[in-house]
Order: sequence, then structure tokens, then C-alpha cells
Amino acid sequence: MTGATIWLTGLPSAGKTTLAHELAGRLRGEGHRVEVLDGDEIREFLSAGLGFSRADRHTNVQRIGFVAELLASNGVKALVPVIAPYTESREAVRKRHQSEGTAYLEVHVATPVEVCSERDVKGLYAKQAAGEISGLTGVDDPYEAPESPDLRLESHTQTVQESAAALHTLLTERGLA
Ligand SMILES: Nc1ncnc2c1ncn2[C@@H]1O[C@H](COP(=O)(O)OS(=O)(=O)O)[C@@H](OP(=O)(O)O)[C@H]1O
Ligand SMILES: Nc1ncnc2c1ncn2[C@@H]1O[C@H](COP(=O)(O)OP(=O)(O)O)[C@@H](O)[C@H]1O
Repeated sequence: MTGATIWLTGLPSAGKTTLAHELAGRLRGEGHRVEVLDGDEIREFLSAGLGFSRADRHTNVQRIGFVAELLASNGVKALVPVIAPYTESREAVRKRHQSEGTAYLEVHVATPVEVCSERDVKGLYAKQAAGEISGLTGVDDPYEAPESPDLRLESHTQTVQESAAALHTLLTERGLA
């Protein structure tokens, strides 16, 4: 089976994790080997000790990109629901894949910040508003939206199933599913 990295970039609560797991279920059901490299889990182990400065986020994204490429080059669909706020970091990951000849797809989960802060799955937007944290992506920290992603999902106007179906269609079109 052809491996690939599918990077889901977007704001906190945009729907990255939900979509990655929904797509993972579909792909596993079809017999694909799949790993989800979840940002929170990675930060507990592979990126333990890193914070949310620009430099730390860049390091985090490069580490995840490295592991994703290893998995993808061995036939795994590596699904990566990680914010990756900086274009430069994402482009470095894309280049690593290109130079190894490994498929890489960038998906922008483009949920507006107003919707994300309403969802506030982990209570981060409320904490930022209360002054308990700062440097929250999309609020008081940068998010550089991809200019030409392979797919842009409007998760606020679609169900999870509709968004996952659009993702699956993209993989099929690219000969990856
Ligand atoms: N200040 C700040 N900004 C953004 N996110 C924060 C912050 N503090 C904690 N968190 C939580 O950490 C998750 C983001 O980690 P990532 O590894 O995806 O981020 S990054 O790519 O390194 O920027 C992110 O997970 P998701 O909500 O799933 O996106 C947050 O839950
Ligand atoms: N089309 C959609 N795609 C993804 N998530 C959606 C969608 N519509 C509503 N949601 C909801 O939005 C929330 C997104 O949370 P999560 O996936 O943890 O976001 P993130 O990983 O980007 O921080 C979930 O509660 C999910 O059920």
C-alpha cells in the first residue's frame, strides 16, 4: 500500500483531531495501515519540554514531520492533526517529503476563530479570555493560514462525516485510497 502524510492544520478546536480519527476509521476499514500522530500525545513524549514559542512550535512540527515521513515511506497513512501555525515550518516538512519521494497532503481545517472559541473543546479560549494563559494560536499568537492547501475544509458548515468524506475523496483522487 502507498503511504502518505496527511497534515491537518488549523486552530485549536477547528476539528483536526476529530477528522483525523474519523478518516483513520474509514481507512482502517478498507485495510490501510494508519497512525494518528496527535499533537497532545506527541507533546507528552517526543516533544516533552517544548512550549509554544515560535522556536518550540517549529521544533515540534519538524519532529512530527520526521516521524510522519518515516511512517509514510513504509506504507502507513500518517494522519497529523497538529496546528503547525507557521508556513515556514509546514514548507520544511513538505520539502522533506518531496526529497524522499513520499506523498504529502496539506489540509486546512478552516474553521473561523469565532466558531472555535464557541466550541472551546479544551477550555483554552476561556482561559485566554480570563487572562490565565497567553499565546493562544489565532487569538494572541499567529496562525499563518495555508495559501494553497491540497484541500480546505469548512468544518463549521459540514458534519464530521461530510468533512471526512471530502478528505477520503481527496485521497482517492490522488491514488492513495
Ligand atoms: N498557547 C497555546 N496555543 C495553541 N495550543 C495550545 C496552547 N496551549 C496549549 N495548547 C494545546 O496544545 C495543542 C497544540 O499543540 P500542537 O503540537 O498541535 O501545536 S503546534 O503545532 O506546535 O503549534 C492544542 O491542541 P488542539 O486543541 O488539538 O489543536 C491545544 O490543546
Ligand atoms: N465538520 C466537523 N469536523 C470536525 N469537527 C467538527 C465538525 N463539526 C463539528 N465538529 C466538532 O468540533 C470539535 C472539534 O474538536 P477537535 O477535533 O478536538 O479540534 P482540534 O483537534 O482541531 O483542536 C469536536 O467537538 C467536533 O465534534
